[in-house]
Amino acid sequence: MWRLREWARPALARVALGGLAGLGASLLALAVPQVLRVVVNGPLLSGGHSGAVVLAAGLVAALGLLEAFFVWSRRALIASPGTTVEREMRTALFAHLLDLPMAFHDRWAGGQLLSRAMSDLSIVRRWMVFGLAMMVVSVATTLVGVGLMLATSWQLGLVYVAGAVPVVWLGFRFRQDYKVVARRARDQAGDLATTVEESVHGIRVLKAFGRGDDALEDFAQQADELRSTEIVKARTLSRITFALGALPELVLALSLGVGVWLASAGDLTVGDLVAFFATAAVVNTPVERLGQLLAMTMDARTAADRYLEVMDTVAALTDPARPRALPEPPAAGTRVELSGVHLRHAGQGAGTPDVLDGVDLVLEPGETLALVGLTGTGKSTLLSLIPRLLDVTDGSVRLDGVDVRDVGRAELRAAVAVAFEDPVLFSASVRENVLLGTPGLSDAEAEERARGALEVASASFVEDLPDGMDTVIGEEGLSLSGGQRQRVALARAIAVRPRVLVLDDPLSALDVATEAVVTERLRQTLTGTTTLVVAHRPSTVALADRVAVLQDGRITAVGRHTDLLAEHAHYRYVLTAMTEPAPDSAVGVTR
Ligand SMILES: Nc1ncnc2c1ncn2[C@@H]1O[C@H](COP(=O)(O)OP(=O)(O)OP(=O)(O)O)[C@@H](O)[C@H]1O
Repeated sequence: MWRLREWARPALARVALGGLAGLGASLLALAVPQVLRVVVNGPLLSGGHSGAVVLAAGLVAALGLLEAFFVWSRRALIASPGTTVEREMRTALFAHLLDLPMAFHDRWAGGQLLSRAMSDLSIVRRWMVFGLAMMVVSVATTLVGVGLMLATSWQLGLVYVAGAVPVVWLGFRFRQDYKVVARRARDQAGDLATTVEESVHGIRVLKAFGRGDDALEDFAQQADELRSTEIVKARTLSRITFALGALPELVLALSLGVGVWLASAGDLTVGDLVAFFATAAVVNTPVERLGQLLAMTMDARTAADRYLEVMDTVAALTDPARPRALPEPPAAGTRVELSGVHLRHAGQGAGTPDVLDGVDLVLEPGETLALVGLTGTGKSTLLSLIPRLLDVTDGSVRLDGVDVRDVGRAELRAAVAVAFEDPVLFSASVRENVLLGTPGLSDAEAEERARGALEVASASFVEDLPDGMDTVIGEEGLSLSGGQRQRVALARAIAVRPRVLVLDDPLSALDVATEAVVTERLRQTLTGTTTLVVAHRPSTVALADRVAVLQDGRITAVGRHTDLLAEHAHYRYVLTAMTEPAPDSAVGVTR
């Protein structure tokens, strides 16, 4: 938890001041018994000067008021920096999540990340605002109080200190038990969030297959497991709370016996006895609170562990130490060159060959190259290498002679735009979605850029939306059809005016006639843009100047569609395997 100081630094001064205020309040509470001691030993036992008693009562009241002021100051000082730290940590986590490679997001469930970003950080904040300061104050109050008790009567003090031995042992045991169950509870909460997230996301599938009841049953079972863990947690806490509540009382009872005996033997004044018990009453509160504070600290520690697990994941895909700039875009377009490219996914089974097993491919400046291959051969994987969503495990990908790993990611991704088959649109207006990759444009430029891109993508349906380009789409807005979403996503890639356009079968949801229109417009607009497009149906191949065949992790043929059709058996086989077969009609389309 010491590592949290990295984010807590701006708040440390106020947290420390708040802790001091808390400490001040506790010390004032401890001063009251000392006043009592003086009053009892002095005016009360010596026949009573009422003026002195009134003075002492006034002093106790003043101490009480001052204590209340310190308690208020503690809360006022710590509340706001706690939320600042929470915001800093949350923003740092989000920034890190955006930076982490795709392989990380393939491995981690959304709900686990969500619960870390939301509830884990709230737990850390609550600890920082309350738990940390109270822990320090409680320990300090106990130490000072026990010191005062020992000073008042060393014999009674020793009896009290002997009671600390089982408390320490219990605290240690509690820490061990609670740590395990606290972690289990947080992980189960993350799993539950994942189930909610996946079910809401896949609600159509669940409904279509009539699996709502099963989903509910699974959810209820998970919720029940979490509840059981929370109950174990509460039981563990209640055991120590009971012990920490009962033990000091037992010790006090014992001290009372010893105290009365000492007083009757004349070894202790009544004033000292009163002061001792009044101090013990003050000290008992932090001791009783210790269980809650330990639990809070363990919860915060678990939350911090879970947070740091993500923050400690190193983003393997980073910017080079000294990024190279891409050369000015040649008039004819950018040359893309993949040489000896190997790629192995982190999750791939041992003994399996690399998904890409020595790919050599050149996209000439300004050309459109279609990539075909049987399903699962690695076409999407190959595409991901150009904007560096993945890094090659061997070989290189070069744009105009510069290795993509030597270019800053921001520059690279401004040069390479991607449209995926499964387009993700954000809860924002059509305009904002289309302009996602083009920040910093003036209003007029942005308007022109968005309209132009939507036109090329044949997305005229946008004009008919209730608010045109300002219509909010995505999860919180209007639902678009699959083909409409694909066209908005395509417009988003076009709006970037990239040097290289990478299209992962982005027109698959369109009918052939609309695809032909979009294809034709792309052809006219994309002069000078080098394009790599994954084709899953013969009509998409029509977009291309040349076709490359990916087979067993390598490019086995590159050429014009008609030539390949005549010469390459595997190409013919791939075309026939496509959902809309008829290689003959594909010839027609290409012509
Ligand atoms: N993150 C990953 N971890 C492990 N294996 C992966 C990962 N991503 C993809 N693969 C595997 O790599 C292979 C190639 O996948 P890829 O998506 O590139 O194929 P594709 O040719 O685009 O398929 P399709 O035509 O069906 O879209 C597949 O066998 C897939 O299971």
